[in-house]
Amino acid sequence: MRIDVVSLFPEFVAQCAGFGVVGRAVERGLLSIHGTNPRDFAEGNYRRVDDRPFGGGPGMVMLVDPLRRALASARASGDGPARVVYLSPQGARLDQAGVRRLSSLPRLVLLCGRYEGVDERLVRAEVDEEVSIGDYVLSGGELPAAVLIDAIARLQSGALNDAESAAQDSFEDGLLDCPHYTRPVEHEFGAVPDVLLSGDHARIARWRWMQALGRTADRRPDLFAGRTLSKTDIALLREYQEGAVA
Ligand SMILES: Nc1nonc1C(=O)NCC1CCCCC1
Repeated sequence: MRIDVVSLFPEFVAQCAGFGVVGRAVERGLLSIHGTNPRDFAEGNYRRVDDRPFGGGPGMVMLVDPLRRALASARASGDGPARVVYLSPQGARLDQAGVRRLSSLPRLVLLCGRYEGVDERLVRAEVDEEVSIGDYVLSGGELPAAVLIDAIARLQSGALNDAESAAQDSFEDGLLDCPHYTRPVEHEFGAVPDVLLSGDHARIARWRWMQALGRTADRRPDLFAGRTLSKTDIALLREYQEGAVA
């Protein structure tokens, strides 16, 4: 998968490609990440990429044409069509299903805004979808782009080792993750649940699923919307809520 990032700070996003799962996906040729700077496509002595907003108000707005030319250059740098995603608080909220959908595409171009935003005419003419990573305002789209790249990289086949893919699975089913423990067994902060020391894999899997259901019910009941719980799920949830000791 090829991802082009259009950003005034392309080196920022490139840095994220150098570590961990993303870095490994790039090393393994599962993912390539390329930066394009709209300033390289700006005209005039000052190579302007922004200007004052019509209608007044604070801040600056990114100009259409440098972005348009940068997007055209990014598209032309790879093979085949590319979906253009603009990271902004006005976008559809990103979730794992959305990450799965975007990770299945051969190419993406991520548009990272700065200042007060991008001239709406560019958004309407060039952007296929706006995506938000959450209801808060950052200084630019680069961190959201890095978040999306990380989530996409994890879904590239071959990017994760067994342990990491297990962690991925725990979120893939749309529930919150179960709690995790490691050495020591006894600690002043508490002990490891006996079930995890039992060696009984079926019992451990049952406990972990119960914990995922229970924590989701406690912390993010909204994740159950549109989901039909099986009779087993309902029984496990009741067991969790009755404070069952594993
Ligand atoms: N939240 C977000 N989710 O995705 N992007 C977000 C963001 O806060 N982006 C910064 C803004 C800053 C002004 C220009 C447009 C991007």
